Amino acid sequence: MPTLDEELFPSTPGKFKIEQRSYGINRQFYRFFASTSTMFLWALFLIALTVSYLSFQSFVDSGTRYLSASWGGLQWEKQVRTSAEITRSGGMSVLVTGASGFVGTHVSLALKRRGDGVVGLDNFNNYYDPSLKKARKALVNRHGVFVIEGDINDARLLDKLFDIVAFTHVMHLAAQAGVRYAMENPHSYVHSNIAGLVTLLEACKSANPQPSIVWASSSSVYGLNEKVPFSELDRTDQPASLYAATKKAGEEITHTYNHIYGLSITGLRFFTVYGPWGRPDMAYFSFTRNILQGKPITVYRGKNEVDLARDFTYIDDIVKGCLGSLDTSGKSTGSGGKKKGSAPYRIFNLGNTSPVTVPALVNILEEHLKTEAKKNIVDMPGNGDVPFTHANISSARIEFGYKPTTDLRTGLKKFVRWYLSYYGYEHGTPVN
Ligand SMILES: O=C(O)[C@H]1O[C@H](OP(=O)(O)OP(=O)(O)OC[C@H]2O[C@@H](n3ccc(=O)[nH]c3=O)[C@H](O)[C@@H]2O)[C@H](O)[C@@H](O)[C@H]1O
Repeated sequence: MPTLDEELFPSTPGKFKIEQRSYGINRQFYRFFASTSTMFLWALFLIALTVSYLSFQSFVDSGTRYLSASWGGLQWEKQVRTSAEITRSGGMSVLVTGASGFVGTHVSLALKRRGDGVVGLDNFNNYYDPSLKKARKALVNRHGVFVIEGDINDARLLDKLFDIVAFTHVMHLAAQAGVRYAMENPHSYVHSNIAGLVTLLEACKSANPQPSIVWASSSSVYGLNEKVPFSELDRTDQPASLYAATKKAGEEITHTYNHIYGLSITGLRFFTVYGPWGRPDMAYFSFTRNILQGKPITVYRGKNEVDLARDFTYIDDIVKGCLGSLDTSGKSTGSGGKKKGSAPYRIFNLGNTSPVTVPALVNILEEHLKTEAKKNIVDMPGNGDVPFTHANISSARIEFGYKPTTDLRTGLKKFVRWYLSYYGYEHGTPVN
């Protein structure tokens, strides 16, 4: 008597034939029946095999996802909750994306210091030295801010975070930064500044309660605008780089989420932010490194030999602008993905209002470092740079009292002091 397995999945057609013979069926009918049944059983066998393969694959997939995730578990959830705890009356709980970036680090520390709850999120990508990002993470961690290693494109992670904490605010600073790098790696800008932004907004729109969102746009949206100083009402439809185009797209995308879902949104156009714990890809940082190492620096020059200029803005002023924006952001009105009424949609320039030329920046660094730079002066390549930036900040001043107080000389002095200490220099010579 065959077992059920043997009946459904005969190991060889011969075996099947032998069993059929014992029933004494007509030979022709038997042949027809045998071949049809065999085909049927083989088909069954193949279907079963495919189904088991697919279930195994999905098991492996979910297993891999689970294993590779660096988040989850009771202990992890406890860390998230503790980090989000508010310790002042009327405080907020803020999810800070890009929390181990330059601005994210400073904003996280400032929020925590005044008693707000802060949970950080950062993907620690290698656009620039990830060890600097890890050092920033350790810094905020010492002050009670837990930074999760994860990407804003990870919708499951974002949903989980909103399940654990009813964030009142999101400070969205995660982005692919850098104007000129967009020619080298265009897709990283789409990944973070467009796709990641939409994934984050989707999570925010579905959260209950919906948080208010403040996020980093950029002075680069003014592109080829020639009207100075740049006002929020000026045209921003002539971006000069893909970076600028993705930030401009972010402004349009956030507007639709405000309009459809009642999310409160504030976009901040940062003007060339600099300071301690800054970004090594930026000019002031890489110039400092090269000057100290005796290497040449390349100084770009605009059309007709006109010097390039930037409205360099010190990090502490930017932090005040970020906190002021969070404090005045107003509430989102929707819940569970449904709009209940209109919510604020705002855009502000956060600049310094006094542009400085790039050669003047180099002179200040030379003075602070007591070393002369080896300068290569070259015409600005057509790689997305704009000739100058200059912010009109009256909207931010009126709305939340934004008033930058640090000039470039003072700010660079603080940056140089930090740089020498962080990289182990003493009087211009590395300690080790
Ligand atoms: O406000 C912004 O929204 C942006 O600010 C910053 O962009 P930029 O203003 O271009 O700053 P940065 O690279 O420091 O170049 C400064 C000046 O040095 C010149 N420059 C640069 C490099 C070099 O080797 N030589 C040189 O002359 C260069 O031509 C320029 O004139 C952020 O990087 C960007 O992420 C975004 O936040």
